[in-house]
Amino acid sequence: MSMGHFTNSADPRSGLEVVRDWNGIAQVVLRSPKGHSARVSLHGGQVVSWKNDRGEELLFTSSKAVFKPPYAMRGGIQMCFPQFGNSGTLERHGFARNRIWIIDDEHPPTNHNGNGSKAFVNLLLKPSEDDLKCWPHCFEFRLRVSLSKDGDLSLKSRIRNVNGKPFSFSFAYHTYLSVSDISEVRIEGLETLDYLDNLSQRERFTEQGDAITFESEVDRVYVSSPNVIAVLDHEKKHSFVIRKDGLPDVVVWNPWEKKSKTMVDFGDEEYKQMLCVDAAAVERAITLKPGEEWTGKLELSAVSSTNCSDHLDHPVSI
Ligand SMILES: O=P(O)(O)OC[C@H]1O[C@@H](O)[C@H](O)[C@@H](O)[C@@H]1O
Repeated sequence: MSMGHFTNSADPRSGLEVVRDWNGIAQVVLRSPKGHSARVSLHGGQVVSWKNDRGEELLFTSSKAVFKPPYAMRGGIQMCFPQFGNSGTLERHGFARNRIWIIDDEHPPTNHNGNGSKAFVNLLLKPSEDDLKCWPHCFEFRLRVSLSKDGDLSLKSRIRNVNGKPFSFSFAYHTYLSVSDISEVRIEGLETLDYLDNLSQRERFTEQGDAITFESEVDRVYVSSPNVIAVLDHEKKHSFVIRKDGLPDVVVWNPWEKKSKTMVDFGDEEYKQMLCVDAAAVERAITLKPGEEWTGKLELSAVSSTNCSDHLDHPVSI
């Protein structure tokens, strides 16, 4: 699907490769020396693409995604802050994903310098006057998106309270993984955990199965989960290893057929090709006192399915 880029240039200040979408909004391109790439939009600080060294897209983007501010397009990795879902008074999943971020000049971005270091970009979001009217808390949200020389993608968020009073927020890296067929995919690392079921008024259940598999709509918050989980995809040659830090919960979502038909920005049958696995802090809000900073990190690797066990602290059955 075309993303409608119409220019491709180097940003004069940073030397970073920048493309512009249909709306003229900049997207920073990160590249590894081995041919992996990622693209980060200033709209929402959203990672809109992550490709392996064969040029295959690893994140899902709906064929009916709407690329029109102020709303986040359906796909990639969205930044949900300061609210996840409809749990508060703000717009769904908070406003950060719908705002224009800036490149953080204090911490200049770099691309690969040829000696194998990471390519990264630093973004910054501060509340506008309008944001302060609906959420009266001054913050600085710094996001570093990095691509390692082996193609691992990492997102590090630092949120600082620059307010005179404490504030609380929830958070998620709302991550649309591209999968071959949702019915053939399973998640390892969440078994035996408690989850809140968003499809049953957040009732609490305990996961019983050996691994999580999919045969109908799923919308769950797995609470206090381990920091490494794996999404195994039999048909694709790779699986995903998800590492998180500072984020206790994992949200798992697939709308399945009926729900996806009600979503205008979702293609027919496309629910089969996506799975959202979000590293999140949802069950309990994070509270920051004045001057305090919170850090939350997500790291994604696409690994050969047979090597998946090497990345977990327990063996996985392929
Ligand atoms: O349509 P949105 O606002 O992008 O949200 C998509 C989904 O995001 C998931 O993370 C939520 O758990 C679901 O409840 C929600 O439907």
